[in-house]
Amino acid sequence: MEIMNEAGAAADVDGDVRGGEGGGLALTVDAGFPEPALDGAPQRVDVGDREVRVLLTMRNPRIVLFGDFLSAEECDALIEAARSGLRPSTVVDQETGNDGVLDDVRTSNGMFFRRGETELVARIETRIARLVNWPVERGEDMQILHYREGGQYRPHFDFFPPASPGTQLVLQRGGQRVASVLMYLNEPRGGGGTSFPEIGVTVSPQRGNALFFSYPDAHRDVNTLHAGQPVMSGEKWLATKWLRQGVFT
Ligand SMILES: O=C(O)CCC(=O)C(=O)O
Ligand SMILES: [Fe+2]
Repeated sequence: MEIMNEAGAAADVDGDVRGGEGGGLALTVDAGFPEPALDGAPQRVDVGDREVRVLLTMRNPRIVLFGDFLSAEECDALIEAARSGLRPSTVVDQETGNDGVLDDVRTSNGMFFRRGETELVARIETRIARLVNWPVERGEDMQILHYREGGQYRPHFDFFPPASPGTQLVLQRGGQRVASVLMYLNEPRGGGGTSFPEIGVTVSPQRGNALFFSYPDAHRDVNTLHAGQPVMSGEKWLATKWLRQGVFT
């Protein structure tokens, strides 16, 4: 993949965690961050197998909404492939860094596809890599979420809280998260938008659209606080791809 090699070569330092002085851990921080190529304010971005539409861009925080990112068939196929693997969603414990912790901050069912697990997952991962110029290897496994009526994901940040003791552990698998790509796989009849309460923005969950937002400086960022608003009617299916500073292992 040309673009991935380019991005990988441009960023020759991976976000690996090394033992630092005093037994602490120092993170090698990559200078670059994921960003779509939107110079010239194009209406569409060619991602190789598809033309993705640019629906909205925001500078700070960096948010870009894309249309036609997934076809209806791809959305349906992802949902069907995920259905049998769904389990109650968990969060990362900020004290210990353990994932798999149940919490009512997230009332949804979810599952993960390993990177490249199916041809479809691999195709979508490649598309994301081209769209936001970030190598596939720096993406986490793909999460599929299913919210029933009333289901929600309360306001949170996607990056790991810099000061929390548990963060050191999760950083060992590719460094800090630097961006998120949320893909809407269906349309709830009501509710279920993705809101950014600090900036008063809500994104309507429309099938096939993809919401990109980045947070290159987790220490300062407050504006990417976001939530999956309660589904008021119907159900909601979402695929999430979190991107790391370095190679996710
Ligand atoms: O359901 C949503 O719209 C938000 C999901 C989310 O924040 C996440 O998966 O990190
Ligand atoms: Fe999130």
